[in-house]
Amino acid sequence: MAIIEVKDLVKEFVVVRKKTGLSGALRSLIKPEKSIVRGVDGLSFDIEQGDIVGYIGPNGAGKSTTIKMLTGILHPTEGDIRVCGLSPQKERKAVVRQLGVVFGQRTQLYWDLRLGETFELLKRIYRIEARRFANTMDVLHEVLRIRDFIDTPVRQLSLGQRMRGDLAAAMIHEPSVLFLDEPTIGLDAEAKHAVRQFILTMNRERRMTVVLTTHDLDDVEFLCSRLLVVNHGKLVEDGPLDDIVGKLAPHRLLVIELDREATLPDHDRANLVRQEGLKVWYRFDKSDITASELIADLSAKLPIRDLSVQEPDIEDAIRQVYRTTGQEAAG
Ligand SMILES: Nc1ncnc2c1ncn2[C@@H]1O[C@H](COP(=O)(O)OP(=O)(O)OP(=O)(O)O)[C@@H](O)[C@H]1O
Repeated sequence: MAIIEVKDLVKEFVVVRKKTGLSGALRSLIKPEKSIVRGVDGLSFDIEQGDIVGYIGPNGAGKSTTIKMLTGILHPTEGDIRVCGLSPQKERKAVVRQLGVVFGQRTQLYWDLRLGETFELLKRIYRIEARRFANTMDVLHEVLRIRDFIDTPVRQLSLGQRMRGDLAAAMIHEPSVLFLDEPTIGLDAEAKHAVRQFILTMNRERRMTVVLTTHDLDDVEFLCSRLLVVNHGKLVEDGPLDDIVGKLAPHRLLVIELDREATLPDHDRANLVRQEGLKVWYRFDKSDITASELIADLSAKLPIRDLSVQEPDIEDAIRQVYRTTGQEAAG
C-alpha cells in the first residue's frame, strides 16, 4: 500500500483585488471584489514507502500548498489525502506523529533555547522513552555532527548548523515520512553535502519516505529516485529524472577530434551538426543508436584522435518542462 495517497486534490484561495487610489480603496472596503486562485488544480499521485521523491516546479506552481495540505496545515477545497492511511485533516494528531517537516526558509527550533534544550523539549512533547531518545540522539550526532554546537543557543547558530539542528529536531520522534521544503537553500557546498548525506542515510537505514521540494537540481540528481513535476497546480511529469530528461532532450552529441583533415561521412542515424577545424559534432538520439555503435561506425571511416559524448543539460531540460507546460496550462 502507498504511504501517501493523493486523489483529485484541489485548493482554492479567495483573494481580494485591491483597487488603486483613495476612492478605489474605499470601494474595496465597502464592496470588496473577490476572485478565486487555484493553487492546486486536480492533483493525483501515490508515493510508496521508502521512496525519495522530488516535488519540483517553478515559482507559484503549487508545491508549498500541496505540502501544507499533506501535513494538515491547510484544508483541501476538494479531493482526498491519506498519509500512512490517515487523513491529515481529520486525524491530525496521529498523522503528525508519523511526520517530520523541515522548511529551509524558516526554523522550527526555539530561538531562545540551546539546541540540546530544544531536543529535550521535543522528547517531552512526543513522550519519547529515555533509552530510545538516547539511541536516536547517538545516530543523529553521528550523521549530523551536532555535538559541537548542542549547547549553543539557536539564535547564535550559523545557517548550516541551524539546518542540521532542524533536521535532527524533525527526526527525534522517528517519523516514517519526512517532508523537506528547500532544505539546502542558502547553504555552502559542504553543508549541502551534509544535508544530502543525512537524507540518504535516513532513507537507507530506516526506510524513511522523503518528499523533497527544491529548486536545486543537484539535490534532485543526488537524491531522488522519482520526480513529480507540477506547474499551475497540475501534475505535468511523473517518473525518474533520466526518463523525463530523455523524453524532453533525447539527443546526445558525439564530439570528435580528428588527427588530420578527412571527408566527413553521413550517417543514417546521426547528424553532422557542427565543424570547427579538426573538431566535429554528430548529434544522435539514444533510442536510435548507442554511443558505442556510432563510435564504431565512424572510427572505421575517420582518423579519430579523441572523442567524448555530451549528455543533455538537466537544467535546460527541466526549464523546458516548466516553459512548455506553463504555456499549455495558461493557453
Ligand atoms: N494564502 C494564499 N492566498 C492566496 N493565494 C495563495 C496563497 N497561498 C498560495 N497562493 C497562490 O497559490 C499558488 C501556488 O502557490 P505555492 O506557494 O503553493 O507555490 P510554490 O510552488 O510553493 O512556489 P515557490 O516555488 O515560489 O515557493 C500561487 O499562485 C500563489 O499565489
